[in-house]
Parts: sequence; structure tokens; C-alpha cells
Amino acid sequence: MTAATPPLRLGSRGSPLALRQAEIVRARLQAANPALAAPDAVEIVPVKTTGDVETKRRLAEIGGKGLFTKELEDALLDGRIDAAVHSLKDVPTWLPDGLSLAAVPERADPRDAWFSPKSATIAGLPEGARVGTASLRRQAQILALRPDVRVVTFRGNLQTRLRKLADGEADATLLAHAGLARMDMADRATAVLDPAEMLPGVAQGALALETRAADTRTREMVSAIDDPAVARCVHAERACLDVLDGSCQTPIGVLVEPLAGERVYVRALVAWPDGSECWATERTGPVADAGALARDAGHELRRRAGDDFFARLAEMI
Ligand SMILES: NCc1[nH]cc(CCC(=O)O)c1CC(=O)O
Repeated sequence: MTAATPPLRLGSRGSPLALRQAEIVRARLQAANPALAAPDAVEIVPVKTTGDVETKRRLAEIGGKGLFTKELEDALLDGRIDAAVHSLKDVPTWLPDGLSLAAVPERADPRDAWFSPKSATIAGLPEGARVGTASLRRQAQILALRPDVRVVTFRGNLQTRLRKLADGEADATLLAHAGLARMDMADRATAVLDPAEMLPGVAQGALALETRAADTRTREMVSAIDDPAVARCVHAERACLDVLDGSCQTPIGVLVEPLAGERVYVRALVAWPDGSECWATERTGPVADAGALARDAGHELRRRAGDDFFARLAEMI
């Protein structure tokens, strides 16, 4: 590499999963861009985010959107990094001025994985069992199915949460299957949950690269690893979230999946955190209409749940 081509600096959170994701992205960028083929052409820069520092409280309690993204976005805006690698699930639908998503390189299995030494299913859990999660989306859906279970707050990275389960702090927990698979830990899951009983978070399993909107050089290199079919599905999920004015901390699940014949299957739900109220809907239609279908599903849920529901939710979260 010559002095005229500085390395592409990829910002990542410092957790083991985030760094693994950054490595995946680095390898893909290097394979897709001859200009980045040299071993030192892409540098990974770890950046600590609020979500990494605050590991005790519930995400919803810490409040605000962008807990896992703000410091990466600051680093982009300051020019300390050229692209940020995110789990797209953690990226708010509104990006700061001057930044934009340049690529969605891949989506692993979007479903949630179930871990329990007590039962392979949610239905089979013993009466009054404790389920460890800090996600209001998972909490609400579990409680809608099983009002008798007790939810205990589980935060921290994959390893921490599985250790808490092994230590008996809960009888079951849920984790995104994608993260497990990327850490080669998928075989530890007791089961993978059907979206019909546990709808995943918006863009769960998808990676995304964020850049400065005006940085043409980086945007061109990064766009080489965009997967347009995946991007269309996850952008549709984000459009639905936008209609519902939610973040990854609100009890909202959305999944847009490709079907045969250039069609998509859209599912969405909103729930009250204690599971006492839950509205769900679905659509199927042409891939080209994915965004409109997902938005329409969001509007239906807004109408059915009512403005009061969202006002109460906003107050609570
Ligand atoms: N908010 C935490 C978070 N953000 C992304 C992932 C996993 C990877 C993914 O969904 O892409 C996780 C952990 C989890 O939900 O279990």
C-alpha cells in the first residue's frame, strides 16, 4: 500500500460479538475491493458506547435511542473512523445529519434462540418460572403467552447472559440466533423460536455500515458488499418501526421475509410490556411493495392500539 491510500478505518463496538462482526465485514470489504486487498488496508477501531458501559440497568431505563450507536456516529462525524459496523437492530431509524447507511451486507437467521434447562418450549416452562431478559419486546411476548412467568432483568454480552442462566439466576433466556451463530455458539441453544410465537426485533440478524454521506470513496467501497434483497426487507422493517415511532427498546416486533415468486411476507406486532395487550397483523405482496406493505401494517397497528397506547408507552419507556 502507498502512503497516498490511507487505511479504511472501520469503527466497531468493543464487545466480542461486535468485533467478530467487524472482522466479517473487513473480510468482505477486502474480497470485494481490490484496492483494499493488502492486509493492513482495513483497520478495525474499537469504540465504547453507552450501551457497553451501562450493563446493569434495562436499556429502556437508561433511555434514549442510539445507546449502541451514538459514540460510533460521533467518531464518524469527527473523522476518527470512515465506516461504522452496526447490528442494524441497534440503529435508530433517524440518523444524524451528514450520516447515512451505505450497505447492508448480510442477514443471518433473524429469529430468537431459546435457552432453558427446564423446557424446550415456552409453553412447557414450569408454572412461575423465571425468564431472564432485558428486552421489552421479548418480555411482552413471553408474558402474553405465559402470564404466570416472572421476568428477571438479564443484560450483558452473550457470554454473561449464558453464565447467569447456568448460575441459576433464571430458568430460561432468549438471545438473537444471529449473534450466537456468529460466535459459533448456535449449538448451545435449546431451540429456535418460531416467529409466530416470538416475533424478532426490527432488522434482527442484519449488519449495516454507516458512513459520512459525503464520503464518496468510502461509500463506493462499502456499497460493493450491499445485498439489495436483504436491504429491501430490513429497510421495510425499519419503515414499519418509523410509523410506530419505536426503537429497539420498545415492545415492537417486525419481520419481512422473502417468499417464492418475488413476494414478501410481512409480520408486525406491538404489545404492552406486561403482555396484557398485544396487536399483530400481517401482509403478503410483491417484493417491490415491501416498504409500503410494512408501513401499512404499522399504520394498522397504530390505529388498532390507539394513540393513547403509544402515549402511555412513550411515558413508560
Ligand atoms: N440489543 C442487543 C443486540 N443487538 C444485536 C444483537 C444480536 C445480533 C443481531 O440481532 O443482529 C443483540 C443481542 C441480542 O438481541 O441477543
